[in-house]
Amino acid sequence: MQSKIPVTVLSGYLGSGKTTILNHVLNNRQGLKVAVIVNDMSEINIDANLIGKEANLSRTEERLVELSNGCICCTLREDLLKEVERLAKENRYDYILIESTGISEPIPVAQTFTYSDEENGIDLPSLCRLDTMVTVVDAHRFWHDFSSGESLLDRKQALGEEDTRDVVSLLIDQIEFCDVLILNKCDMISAEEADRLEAVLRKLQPKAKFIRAAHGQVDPKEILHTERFDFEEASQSAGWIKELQTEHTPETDEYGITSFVYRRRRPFHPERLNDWLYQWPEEVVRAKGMLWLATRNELAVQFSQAGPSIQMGAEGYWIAAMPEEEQREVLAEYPEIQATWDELYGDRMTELVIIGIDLNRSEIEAQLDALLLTDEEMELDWSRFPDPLPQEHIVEQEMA
Ligand SMILES: Nc1nc2c(ncn2[C@@H]2O[C@H](COP(=O)(O)OP(=O)(O)OP(=O)(O)O)[C@@H](O)[C@H]2O)c(=O)[nH]1
Repeated sequence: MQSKIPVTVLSGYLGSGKTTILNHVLNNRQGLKVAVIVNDMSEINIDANLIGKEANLSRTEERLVELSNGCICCTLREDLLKEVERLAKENRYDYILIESTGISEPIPVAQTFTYSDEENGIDLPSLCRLDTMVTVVDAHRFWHDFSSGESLLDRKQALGEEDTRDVVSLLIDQIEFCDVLILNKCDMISAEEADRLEAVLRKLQPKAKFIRAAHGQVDPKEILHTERFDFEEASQSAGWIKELQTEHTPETDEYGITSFVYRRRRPFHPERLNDWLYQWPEEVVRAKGMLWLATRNELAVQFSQAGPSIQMGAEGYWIAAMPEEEQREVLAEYPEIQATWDELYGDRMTELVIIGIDLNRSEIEAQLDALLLTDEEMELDWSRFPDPLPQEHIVEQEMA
């Protein structure tokens, strides 16, 4: 039986240089029989001469899929599944290289290769092996896109009216889930700017291998047969997760990039929190975690900020809000939760990772502390506090 065919996926925002890199890699593939799948609705500009007999070029279409939690997610699942299955079964190729569209999120793509699809009866994990997830970042445009505050709809790049994703959230999703990060177009910025950008991105993505490139010139060895991909590891690779999991060590970063975890066992006053979000400190690049809101004492609120974009949504019920029997079951299954269980409030707490440049930690902590309920407010009926924060489960909120 033939061994599983390795797959590399290239992600990266529109125009970051994916096609240029793909062409370069195909040009230098040294006899490797590569099947290329371009998941793109735009014109294909892969060099036709590079395809020839030894390779194959297929196209799949981007799809919008509504997930059960109401989140609109952009995925290439179904088409991709069928195409990869077909190519793998042909037994003619040594490698599959996929260029996903600039607006696709990498996690659903990686899931396509990690789990068999019962609905379609396709078992990709038995046919191929996801070798490397590559994210290409346009080093020249990064800060512009990061701070633009624009959505894909604003840029007419969305998949439909329901696709309300922000450009910056997409960039961050792509950066936080990859094995190799290519900082492309380094010819357009100074070495110092590249050093600083790389330092920030390394904080957001500490696990990936970083490669700097100009004109898409990347050694094929860096993205083919690296064997770097592991779904569990990639899911835990984001800088904010690492910060939560590890003991904090003081930074000695020459660019002033630091991070800390804000942990409190006292709920936020929703109105004060809402007001503060409009004065979000500019030096915070990324914040992510869970909030405890006084008016939503049952639900853990997920919080995610990147640049000017802030998103909040219900993560799920606090274990302490579940019926007693369910609580016992969950705690038996996850005994580690017991370790931080509070006698009065159970697992309720705020745990927020904050990553930024030249952060004034004590100042930010003092500002956040002032948003928590005071001793007097703790004694009142919390459900009666005004709560102007978005009520829907998943809300995207552009703050000023
Ligand atoms: N100066 C410079 N230009 C580059 C570099 N890489 C790509 N380009 C140019 O940037 C533009 C976009 O590059 P593509 O390779 O088409 O980018 P892409 O990510 O495939 O774009 P989409 O398919 O639209 O998502 C093209 O005009 C390239 O010639 C680079 O490293 N430096």
